[in-house]
Amino acid sequence: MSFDRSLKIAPSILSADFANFGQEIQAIEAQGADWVHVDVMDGHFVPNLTFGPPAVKAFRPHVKTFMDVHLMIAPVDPYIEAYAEAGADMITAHVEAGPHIHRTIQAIKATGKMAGVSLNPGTPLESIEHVLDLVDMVLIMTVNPGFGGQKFIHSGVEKTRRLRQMIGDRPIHIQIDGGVTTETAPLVAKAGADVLVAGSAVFKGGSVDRAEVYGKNIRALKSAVSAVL
Ligand SMILES: O=C(CO)[C@@H](O)[C@H](O)COP(=O)(O)O
Repeated sequence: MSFDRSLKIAPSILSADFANFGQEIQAIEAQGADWVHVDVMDGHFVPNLTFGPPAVKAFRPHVKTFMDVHLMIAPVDPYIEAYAEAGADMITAHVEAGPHIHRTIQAIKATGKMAGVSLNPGTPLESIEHVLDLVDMVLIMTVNPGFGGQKFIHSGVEKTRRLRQMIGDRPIHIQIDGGVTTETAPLVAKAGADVLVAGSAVFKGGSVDRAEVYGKNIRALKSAVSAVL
């Protein structure tokens, strides 16, 4: 399969209706979501708790596109197989989550899944220089991880630009996560990102006619980006 460099919107289901995940996933996919982003938090690496492998397994049958599982947990290695078996298409681990990111990426690859590496806002790009050839995606956090609805940290734009240069022609996705809105999405897309995670910006305003509102929100993000590319 050829590498897809086009813009992809990956709604974070952390902002979805927790009583209706199946319907929420079906709604965002029907309304133009390209990937489904699942935020896994452990109450240790980040100050919040979310989805264990059984929850991810329950999401799986509803996801028809691509399920991208972002592990904000430490230690991470003991849980990789469980999230792979639960049905993740890509597993992303944080470079800050342990001393052996190279081993962690090898462990993800050994499951047959795609591998991503993530950096918190305060972590320099140099920390992933020597694993770039092993990964399918780099996730640049533009908020401190743990919660949806936070304000975008603007240093992520220059970081994205520099990462795009570091990557060159290699088939590696650049994903941005945190505070993505119609104002910030064009900045990171122009800097070289191709996968934008959006929680609040997709799920906001969806109490009545939820699916329609999600569709409007996804289209607004896509058109904000296409206006600058
Ligand atoms: O990983 C995280 C937070 O740690 C994100 O995926 C957020 O869930 C994105 O939410 P918004 O900033 O788009 O509301």
